[in-house]
Amino acid sequence: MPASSTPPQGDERATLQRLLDRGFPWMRFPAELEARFQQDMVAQRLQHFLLSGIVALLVYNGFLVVDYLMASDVFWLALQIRLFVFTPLAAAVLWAYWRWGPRILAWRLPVLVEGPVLCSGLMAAASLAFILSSSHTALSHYYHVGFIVVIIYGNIVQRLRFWMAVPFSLLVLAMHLGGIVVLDHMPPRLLGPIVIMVVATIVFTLMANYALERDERRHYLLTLREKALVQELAHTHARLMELSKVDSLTELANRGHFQDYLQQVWRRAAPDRTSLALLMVDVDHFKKYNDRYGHPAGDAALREVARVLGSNLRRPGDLVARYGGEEFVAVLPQSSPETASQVAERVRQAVEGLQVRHEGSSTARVLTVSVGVAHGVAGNLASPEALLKQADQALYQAKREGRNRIRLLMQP
Ligand SMILES: Nc1nc2c(ncn2[C@@H]2O[C@H](COP(=O)(O)OP(=O)(O)OP(=O)(O)O)[C@@H](O)[C@H]2O)c(=O)[nH]1
Repeated sequence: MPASSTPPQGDERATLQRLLDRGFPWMRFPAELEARFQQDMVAQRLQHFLLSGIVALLVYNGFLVVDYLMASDVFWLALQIRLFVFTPLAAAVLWAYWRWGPRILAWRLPVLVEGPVLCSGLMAAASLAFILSSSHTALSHYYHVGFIVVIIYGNIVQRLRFWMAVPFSLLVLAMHLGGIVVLDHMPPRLLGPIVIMVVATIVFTLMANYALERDERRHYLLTLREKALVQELAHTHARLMELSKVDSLTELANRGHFQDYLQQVWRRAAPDRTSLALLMVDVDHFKKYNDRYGHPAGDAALREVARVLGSNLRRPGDLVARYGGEEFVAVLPQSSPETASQVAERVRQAVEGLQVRHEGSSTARVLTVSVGVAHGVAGNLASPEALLKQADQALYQAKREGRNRIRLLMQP
């Protein structure tokens, strides 16, 4: 299947499975899928049409030998029809398709490929009917089996789509019968067997054509389903990767992801000795909050604090995470101590501004946070862990000095 086709989604996947389970006896998919199938196959069909067309043209002219042996009285007529009418026409069409194939494909109209196949088969049958109805040799009657070759060409070699192969076969049969009708001297004992042979060929080749197309369509469905499964797995994998980075309560990044990110920031900043800041944010007297208002209320309060942090640290490159329990952490790459302190103060005020009642707090009547700010230059400090330790010390200092405040510790 060509790479252009995009894997199916949702409902379409159910349609694929249904078609694979129940089949498609009428040799058609639902409209949208059918259009996509025809379009996806058009390049492959064009290539097949060109290769089979060249071989078929050689075989068609090879029948000059048969003309010579079985319809010798009209050999020159046959020669003219084959070499000067049919061949130049077919060769021109094949050349045009070979030359402008990509442009023809761009139109994405399957009829542009199926049409010439149908026409070439019908023209071959018409030329045969014409040659035979002009000949009066006794052997020309037997030559009517030549229609079998035309039917095989359309239904098996070119593998016309089934719903084109049926009218094609009927039209070739009509030409065959028409050719017989104009031959007033066809021996009756020959007529029946030849017609039966042609009809039997039509029936068998249509059965084979049906089976070939069914297998082609089934293969197409299986490929689409496989693509869909691969896409689904990739999507699930991406989703799991995302989830593995997120804290389920607050939907902020989790501690693991934060640590990976901090390492990355550090690696990028270290060669240029760029500065960065860390904020360590801890909810004040949170144990008492839980004790007084219950754990679910405590969870809701943590989500509110997380929201405040998320909305105050929006600069590209900033990352806020839940570090554990009621503790949050944020990294601010390329930040001065002043900026980091301003952000920390903004966060502190915003949490206080939420006015979440906290009767158990000895600091304020509402929920507050303490923030430790660490600032340093990547590369001067041994590791990002050293900066984290510094932020933790700053937080400890803020707590010790009465909570609901920020403290900054700079790299010595
Ligand atoms: N509701 C809720 N509580 C949590 C969660 N994680 C940790 N806690 C609680 O947070 C509280 C933290 O208590 P402490 O470490 O003593 O700190 P604190 O009471 O905030 O006191 P200070 O930090 O000194 O102001 C503990 O009671 C934990 O049970 C959580 O996910 N949800």
